[in-house]
Amino acid sequence: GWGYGANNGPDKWCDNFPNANGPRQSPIDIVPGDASFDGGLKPLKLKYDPSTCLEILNNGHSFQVTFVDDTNSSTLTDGPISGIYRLKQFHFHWGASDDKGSEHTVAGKKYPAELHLVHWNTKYPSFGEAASQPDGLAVVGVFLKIGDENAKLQKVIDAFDSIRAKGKQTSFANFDPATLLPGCLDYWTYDGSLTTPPLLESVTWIVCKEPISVSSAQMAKFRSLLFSADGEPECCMVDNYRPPQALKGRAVRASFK
Ligand SMILES: NS(=O)(=O)c1cccc(NC(=O)NCCCCO)c1
Ligand SMILES: [Zn+2]
Repeated sequence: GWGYGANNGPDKWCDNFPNANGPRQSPIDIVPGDASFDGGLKPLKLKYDPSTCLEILNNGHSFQVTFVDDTNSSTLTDGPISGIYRLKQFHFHWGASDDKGSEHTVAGKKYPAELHLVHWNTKYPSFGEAASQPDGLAVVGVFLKIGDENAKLQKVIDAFDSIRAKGKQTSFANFDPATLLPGCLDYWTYDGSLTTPPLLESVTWIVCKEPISVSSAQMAKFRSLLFSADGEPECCMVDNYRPPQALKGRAVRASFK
């Protein structure tokens, strides 16, 4: 199956996933000077209920924290979107070293990691249905930069021993994903795609300008996770990011001046 190695990585995805060369692929390099301020963009409205937090799992590509999404308890509204989008999961992408790891870049700058909060449009019956629609998903991206230890993130990191290998999962309750958001919610937004196969072109991307902090020691813990399952040769989960894709004429709008 697809992955991030030399033989199954991003440069090979087009062999099985034709979307890879589509007109609205993600991630992209965000060039602040080329983004146009849009005064019509609303502030992001994120309403998260920690009691909807369900479990944390290693899916062999990243780890994700999944939420109960059968009610509008945890939602994203306003911002560049219309209607109500429900939180399904959040996950991260990171590098083998602190000089790379994010999927989006900012004028060529790579951050050590990037958080994705994945929401689906409730005009569709489920995440799966929404994921195949051009306005089906909205993903909030948050960059991580090396600095002080992030105490909120540590709660997620403390669960890593239980999900070290592919396919492992464990219950994870009462976590508030809002604690992972930066203080300022200024953002860039553009029409894009899933950054992993099947690379569906269904994502309204909302990338926060302000990063959150993570310590180098905490990043080292991310790199202790494995792409491999129990019983397989151990393969460290690192460099699970897709590089920036062609803009193909798309506009990137800024919610801030
Ligand atoms: N990385 S991302 O564009 O935020 C994103 C968000 C939601 C789903 C996905 N990708 C997938 O679900 N791919 C299907 C298989 C993934 C491993 O289970 C990527
Ligand atoms: Zn992602």
